[in-house]
Amino acid sequence: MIQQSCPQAVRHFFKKYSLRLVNYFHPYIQISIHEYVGERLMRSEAFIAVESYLSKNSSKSATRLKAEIGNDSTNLVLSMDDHEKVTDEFQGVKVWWVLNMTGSPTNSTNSFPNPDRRHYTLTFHKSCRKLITEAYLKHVLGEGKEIRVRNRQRKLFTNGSGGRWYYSHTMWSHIVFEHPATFDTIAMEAEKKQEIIDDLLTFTSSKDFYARIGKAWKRGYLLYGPPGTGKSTMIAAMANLLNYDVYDLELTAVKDNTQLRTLLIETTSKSIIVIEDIDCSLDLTGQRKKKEEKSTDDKEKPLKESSKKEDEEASSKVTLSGLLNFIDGIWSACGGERIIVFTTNYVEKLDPALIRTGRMDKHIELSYCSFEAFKVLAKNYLNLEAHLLFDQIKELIGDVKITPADVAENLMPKSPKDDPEKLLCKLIQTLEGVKSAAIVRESPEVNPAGLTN
Ligand SMILES: Nc1ncnc2c1ncn2[C@@H]1O[C@H](COP(=O)(O)OP(=O)(O)OP(=O)(O)O)[C@@H](O)[C@H]1O
Ligand SMILES: [Mg+2]
Repeated sequence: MIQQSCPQAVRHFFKKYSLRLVNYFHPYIQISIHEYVGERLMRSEAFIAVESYLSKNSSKSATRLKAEIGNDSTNLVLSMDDHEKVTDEFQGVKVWWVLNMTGSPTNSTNSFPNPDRRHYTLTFHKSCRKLITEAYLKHVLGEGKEIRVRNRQRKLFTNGSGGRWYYSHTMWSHIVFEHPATFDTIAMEAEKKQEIIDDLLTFTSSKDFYARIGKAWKRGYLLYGPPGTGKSTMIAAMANLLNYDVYDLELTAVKDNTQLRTLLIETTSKSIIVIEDIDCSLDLTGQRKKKEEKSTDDKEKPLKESSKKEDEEASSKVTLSGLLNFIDGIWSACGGERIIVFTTNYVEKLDPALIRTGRMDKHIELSYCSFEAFKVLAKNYLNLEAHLLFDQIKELIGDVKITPADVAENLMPKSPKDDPEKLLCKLIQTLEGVKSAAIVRESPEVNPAGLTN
């Protein structure tokens, strides 16, 4: 035992002092930033920020560059290639960045990418230690994050694609988010629209405020209203306004509360997490979902019934308490600014705990088309701000329940002969049809019990 430990101690001694000797003659310090960190092998935020930061410099000084498609799909963003070296200068001090590769691109035991293979090495002189480790690195991270937001293509993530996460090290899969909806195209009363825009913009600029009051920097919106009133469209408009990614969370595809938490941790800052039709996704008493309880007009019912057997085997074990934890549990504060949006057609079915202020901070009702909302659609679809037929439409639209989706459909040209006047007449016809149908339904002769639909 003693015999064995002796050479080891000698080796240790030599290693220690030879390192000190090298350090003495090599007056440079190196810092490594690895691409993948953590158990779930997520890409390191620091690596991504450095990558973006260096993309600015490397296009000028590096000789081997990599090109990736930029945010509007028309430009290429350049960054340094593997093993390339880039020089940077900060307050008159020179530093060197190298992108290194360690190991082979793929793991030898399987065909998945070897996650630990790339890292940046920053080299600088010992005498500038304080400046580089404090001010320079802060500057690199800050500027890198900004460049990334400017250049990135926004993404639409989903968790509904089955076992793909196994290959990609993440439970989300994504495509490029390219929805054209904006607040200008949303048909809604101008005042209400402005209130929502102000609310969103105030949220994004309130980092310090949230920090001061000790609250996680996130905000919940509940969008409710009948089908076709613009709930999904508004989510796209929100994402476009704020330049955020969208995570479309399919709750029924989440196995249990633990998986839900993993999904949450894997979302990035500046994102909107969406749970559509929340009343259909979860049994709101906190139990597992019971399909028999759904009403006959439930739009999801046929689908659920057809896959009932399958569902019973693989149904989600996410509970109400798991979801509440997802929204405002201790984990929800990880990762910076986030918006959570729920949509529902039946707000009255939701558990009050789920939508109380603090979880769903702002409740937005999207309702049937008003005259003011119609005017937005007329401007967008027909480029009309006024017309003789508007008065007639104003009178009719106040009396009927028609969704903006139905109004929009009427204003959509279907042939080259469909001029604005013709389309307005068609809309008037539809409105009259809806009005007389409602009168028939409500008339006591047809409906003697006075039942309403
Ligand atoms: N308020 C609106 N402003 C502009 N367009 C609208 C509006 N509401 C609906 N639309 C149009 O109708 C279509 C359907 O709207 P959307 O999918 O946003 O409705 P929804 O409220 O999400 O419905 P559901 O409850 O069935 O999911 C959209 O493609 C959009 O063009
Ligand atoms: Mg929708």
